[in-house]
Amino acid sequence: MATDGQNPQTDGYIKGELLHTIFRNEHENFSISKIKVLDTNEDYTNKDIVIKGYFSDLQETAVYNFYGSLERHAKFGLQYKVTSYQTFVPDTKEGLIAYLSSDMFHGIGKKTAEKIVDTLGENAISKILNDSNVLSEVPGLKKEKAKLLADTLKENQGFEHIAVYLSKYGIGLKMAQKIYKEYKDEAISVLQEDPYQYVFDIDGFGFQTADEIARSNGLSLTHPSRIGAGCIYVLQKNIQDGHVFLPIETCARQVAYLLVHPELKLTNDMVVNRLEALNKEKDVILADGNVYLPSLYYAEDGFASNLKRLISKPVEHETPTAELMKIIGDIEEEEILSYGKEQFEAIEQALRSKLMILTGGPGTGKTTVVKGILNAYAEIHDLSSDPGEYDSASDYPFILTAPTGRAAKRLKESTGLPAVTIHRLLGWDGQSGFEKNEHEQLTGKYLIVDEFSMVDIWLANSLFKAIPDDMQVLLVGDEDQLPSVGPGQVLADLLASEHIPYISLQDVYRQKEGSKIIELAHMIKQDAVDQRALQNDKDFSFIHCSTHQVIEAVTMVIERAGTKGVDLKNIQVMAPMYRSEAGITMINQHLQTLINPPSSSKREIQTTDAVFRVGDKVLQLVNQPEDNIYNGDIGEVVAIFEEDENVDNIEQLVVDFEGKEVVYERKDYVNITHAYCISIHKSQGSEFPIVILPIVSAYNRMLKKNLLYTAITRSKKSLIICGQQHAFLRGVQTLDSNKRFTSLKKQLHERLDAIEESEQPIGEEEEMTPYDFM
Ligand SMILES: Nc1ncnc2c1ncn2[C@@H]1O[C@H](COP(=O)(O)OP(=O)(O)OP(=O)(O)O)[C@@H](O)[C@H]1O
Repeated sequence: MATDGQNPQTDGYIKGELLHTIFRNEHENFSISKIKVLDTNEDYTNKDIVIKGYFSDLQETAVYNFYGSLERHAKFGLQYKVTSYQTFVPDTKEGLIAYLSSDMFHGIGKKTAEKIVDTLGENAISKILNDSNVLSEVPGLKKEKAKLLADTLKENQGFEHIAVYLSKYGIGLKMAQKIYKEYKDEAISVLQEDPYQYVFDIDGFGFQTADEIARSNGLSLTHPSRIGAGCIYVLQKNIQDGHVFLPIETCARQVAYLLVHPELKLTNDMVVNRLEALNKEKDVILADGNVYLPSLYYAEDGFASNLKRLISKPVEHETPTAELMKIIGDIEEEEILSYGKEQFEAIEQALRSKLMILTGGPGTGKTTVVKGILNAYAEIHDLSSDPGEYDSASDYPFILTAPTGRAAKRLKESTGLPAVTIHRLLGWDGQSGFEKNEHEQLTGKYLIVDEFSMVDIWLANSLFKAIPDDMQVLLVGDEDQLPSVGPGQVLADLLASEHIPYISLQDVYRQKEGSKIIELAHMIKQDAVDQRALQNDKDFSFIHCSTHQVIEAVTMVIERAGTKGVDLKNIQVMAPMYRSEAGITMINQHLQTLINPPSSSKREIQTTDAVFRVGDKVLQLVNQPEDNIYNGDIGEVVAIFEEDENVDNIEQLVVDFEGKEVVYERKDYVNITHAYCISIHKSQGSEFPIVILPIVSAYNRMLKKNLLYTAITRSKKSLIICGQQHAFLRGVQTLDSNKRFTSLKKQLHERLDAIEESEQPIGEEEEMTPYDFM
């Protein structure tokens, strides 16, 4: 219950009247407001102060007790960072009457307020909060008014009460919001009965916090919920390594390790028993000796089912071989090229298949084939591939999409056709769902998904749900690149299943134009790199340097490029890891000073670990589909506004992502970092004219074949490796031994084996292709 006293769990408080709210993010319940200081035990003497934190709803003119700490903002001086708060409820009769008859409670005038206080006494508020039926004792108070009063009180005080309670366990307001959203008034009783329930229900709630609360509540170390929460936590953690499931034994071992305690002897059997109980409750799914979180099990299951649904349907229009050959031949004439054998097969196969995969390293002609497929499809179906000839975008029969903004942009540039991100295509609703799904599917005839190796099982499932039965699909990717950041390895599993037709383009066309970069990429693929392969060429240099010379070497290359008139925007430095004296963080610091030094004419702001300055090159670290920017997008800081310079009255940093301006507030700064040097993982799906790639033994544990392959294939015109040849050669020979646990391949076999056996046409000439007749 709210009181006028200091929260015993925190050191400081400020009692204040809310003057006005400067900024509010409804989605996160984050706000910044100005208050009039009425009382405080903090070392603060001014009349008012800006407070910031996660509040459910603060009312102007209402009085609150804010608990938290003073924080000095670089530009705006002292602010109060609130960790919990409560509406100040007076405890004198007069104060209470004034409070209940205030604007906060509609329909309660002074007289009614007096009656309430006379009947229920000076602790009327806590009585109502405990049991709103007490209001029936108030003479003449109508039921509806009583209900409205009780509801308003609950709404205003429910969250605060819970937030104060949670703060004593170090749970901040942001997490408290999530908890309140899930349990409402039950939040405290859930925590008291079983804090581990939070691990199950609240995204991001750590096992250790639940464990500490449970210890202080005296819950036993072998409490079933403790082991259960341990299981959920372990499974959630493993998603970060890309696993879709864990073998039960592996999970049991990891859980036993997590729950280790001198007074506890936890056997694997105890964990397995618990997993079985969780399975009954559908909190986990046990299948074939493996354990899954339900969202992943159903994503794999849903994806496999939709894939089966799709490929079980026939292709709408089967074109006779001779006609198809003529159409492809005509396209060759138009494009003035002659498709290679594999390329020809790829076009033919793609037109005949409901779903096909096209893979191939750089310069093998994937884009050339995609264009061939689209043109041939248009010809067969008597359609135009020119979007300008359709009344609306939804009438256009071709859909081109990719998982990131940069990859979609590249696809658009290389094909000359509209292309969007998968999130945009499906209509991300800004929260957790897509507008396009099994109920409202995509419209169009032919779908091309580029950079499919980056698509995780969740996104693959969402995409395939939305594909209608009559659509044909081409998945394009490079199987030698890094797998998706999210769980699964969808492209690799589809290829390994051997159920989906695929063509892997091997012949390199761009190499014929004399590209050492492409030659090196293909040598990596074929495990054929040796020291000779690293000799300098016109588009490739290897600058020898040690770990502590990396920054000097990178700086030298950039300075030289600058003096030769190269636009520095065309250069991208990328490295495998953030830490180390040659890591991304250090390189960024040096390059910022080199490329965009401080100047009195450029505004800058200091964040916890960096300075952002107008002109800085920055990298987006998370997907922000609502702004149409994605993890890996690169932009430039174009403006910094101070609090009093914009209508929102808040400091803002504006980043231009190739023509799209996105405004960041201080709480969003964690979503960007400097991009003078970016991680190889973040470079996936992007290409740059010139890549500078430091590779030294200090990165050893990161240096794997697929990482280095991904890195070097990002460069279009020129690649400069700075470092140690032995580190590079060792890296390209090291396979990524971190096998991802996924069961998509098996799911596909279960569903598709039966279809294939029953549908194999008699006497099919497997080896024969139209190309053989040419
Ligand atoms: N059959 C062919 N005959 C002649 N040139 C070709 C042929 N196929 C592709 N090319 C040329 O090879 C180059 C690379 O082709 P394309 O861009 O289609 O490959 P890609 O696999 O998409 O490459 P990347 O993955 O590097 O973007 C282009 O200049 C293209 O015109």
